[in-house]
Amino acid sequence: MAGMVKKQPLRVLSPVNASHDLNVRMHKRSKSTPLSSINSNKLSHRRSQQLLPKGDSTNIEVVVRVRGLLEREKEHQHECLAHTPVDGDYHKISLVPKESSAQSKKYREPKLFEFDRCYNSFDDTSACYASQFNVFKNTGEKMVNNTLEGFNSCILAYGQTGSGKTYTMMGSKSNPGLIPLVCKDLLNKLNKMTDTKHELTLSFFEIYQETAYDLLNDQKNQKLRVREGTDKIPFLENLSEYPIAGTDDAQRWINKGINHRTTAVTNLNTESSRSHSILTLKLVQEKFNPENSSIVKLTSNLRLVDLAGSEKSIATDGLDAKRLKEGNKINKSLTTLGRVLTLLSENSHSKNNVLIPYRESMLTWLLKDNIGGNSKTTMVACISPTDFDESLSTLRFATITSKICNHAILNEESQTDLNDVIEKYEIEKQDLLEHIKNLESFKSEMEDSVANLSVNENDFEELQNEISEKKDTIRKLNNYVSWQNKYIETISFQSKIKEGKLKKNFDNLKNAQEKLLTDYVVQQQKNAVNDKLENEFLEKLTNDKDLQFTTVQKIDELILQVEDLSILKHLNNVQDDLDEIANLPIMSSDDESDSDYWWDEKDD
Ligand SMILES: Nc1ncnc2c1ncn2[C@@H]1O[C@H](COP(=O)(O)OP(=O)(O)OP(=O)(O)O)[C@@H](O)[C@H]1O
Repeated sequence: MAGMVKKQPLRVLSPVNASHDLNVRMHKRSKSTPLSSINSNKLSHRRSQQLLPKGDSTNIEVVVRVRGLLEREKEHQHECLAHTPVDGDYHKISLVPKESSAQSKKYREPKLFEFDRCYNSFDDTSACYASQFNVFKNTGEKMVNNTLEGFNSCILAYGQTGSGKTYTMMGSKSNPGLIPLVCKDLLNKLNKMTDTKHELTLSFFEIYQETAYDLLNDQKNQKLRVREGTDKIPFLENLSEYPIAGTDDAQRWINKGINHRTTAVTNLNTESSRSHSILTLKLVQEKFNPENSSIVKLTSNLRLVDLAGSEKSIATDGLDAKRLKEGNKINKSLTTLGRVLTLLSENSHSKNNVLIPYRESMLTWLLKDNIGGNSKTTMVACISPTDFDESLSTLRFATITSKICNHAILNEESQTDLNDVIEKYEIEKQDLLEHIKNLESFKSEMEDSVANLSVNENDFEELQNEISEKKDTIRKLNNYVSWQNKYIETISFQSKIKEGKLKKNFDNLKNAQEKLLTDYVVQQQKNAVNDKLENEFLEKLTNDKDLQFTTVQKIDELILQVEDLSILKHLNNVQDDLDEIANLPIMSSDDESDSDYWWDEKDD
């Protein structure tokens, strides 16, 4: 995929390793070492990598956020059991058990806790109320600044399912959470840094049932393997990293990751995250220090972690086997996290360092540096205002975490060899010149294209004329076809009429012929009688001279009468007519002579 970079080991550029960091037991919070105060190394003509174990030992910061009441909790008038002080002391929070559920006096007593900050998001009139933006301002922005200074940083959202972890980390479109606000702030600040060359990349993965998946890979089911580099820092092999140039880029990849994340409906949350998700912003910055002509390279990771919610088995009642199995796996990895954090906090207070079982779960293995090493880490402990037991357990977990001391080091590499610096800038200059050359040839190509465009204008006009001609031809052809249809209709109608007429004539003539034939037969019979009479008469005539004389006279008269008779003549005429009909030609479209009509129309 274009722009994709395969993830390299999360390399810490300082030789100070995690075990060394763990020996540092400082529980007092101290300010980060500002970048400007880093000692410049003496100019050297030999390439050297100045590895500066400068750092900052700080406890993991813990902030608590009590989420707002949900609609269904308001409807059922659930009591709010978490309280922040009315005087606005944002370090304190108390949990008060429900009166009805209290069994002993001791149990009924409010539980008081103190943390770095306690946000209340259920009562906007409270002095400790915090909107999404306030949470970013007080917690997220600090992490952006750490990252820019060259420190690894991490924000970790922990809490029971449905307590507001995803809301705090991701938020909604109208109320963006820490992840989008942090990305935006980091990009804004980077854009203003004109003296720094930087590269920001983003990766996003989830751990579902102890297996890591790349959330930015379309082949989502591809399992990722954890590897360790020579520096013993675990990383995911083949995890994709994408360069981020602006907020649109960041938003696009984040949305893609969210869509790939495993969620499900549970009893406590309609869209419960069933996996731990880890988004990493990796920043590499290079600055030129004119004082000693060195290049300072800073590498830092900002990790934003949304853990899957812990679940009581009672809250999973009625769920199917898959949800229960998921819940068990989630609880198991969170239990390992709890054990690792407890051991880390004990190590922070004791001289004997216990071996930390990071590898017992993929989550603790991959978060090794963030929870017990080179990172400035904040845990946001999310609690529901209505669930005393779960909130109490979360706050106890948060208390243990707050005792862990991390030693974040400045991930700085200094290149002070002047020749190397010159060589590096020379290479960059050559690259830029090459780029300019490419741009110039592109520009001249574009100019040619523009020139071609004007030449092509005529072609374009011709093409348009051709198209309109073609359109006209199509219109004419359509007319032609519709005329043909009409023509066929008309001639078939006419032929039907003609056929009808001819049939009628034929019938009439047939009747006439039959009648004439009948008349003819009758006449023949009459003729036969006449012949007989004539013979008898002739016999008599032969013997009778007077009769001969009168008969000759009568025959003459009769001949004259027969000649007058037109019956035979008429019969002959009828026969001629019938012959003529039988010989009539069959009609075809060619017989019609009105073709001029549609042709005129076609030419129209
Ligand atoms: N600060 C808040 N103010 C108002 N509503 C909130 C707040 N935090 C969370 N919510 C609401 O509470 C519900 C649960 O929140 P969310 O999904 O963030 O919990 P979660 O802890 O991530 O749960 P899971 O572990 O199951 O994923 C959501 O409907 C969310 O909108």
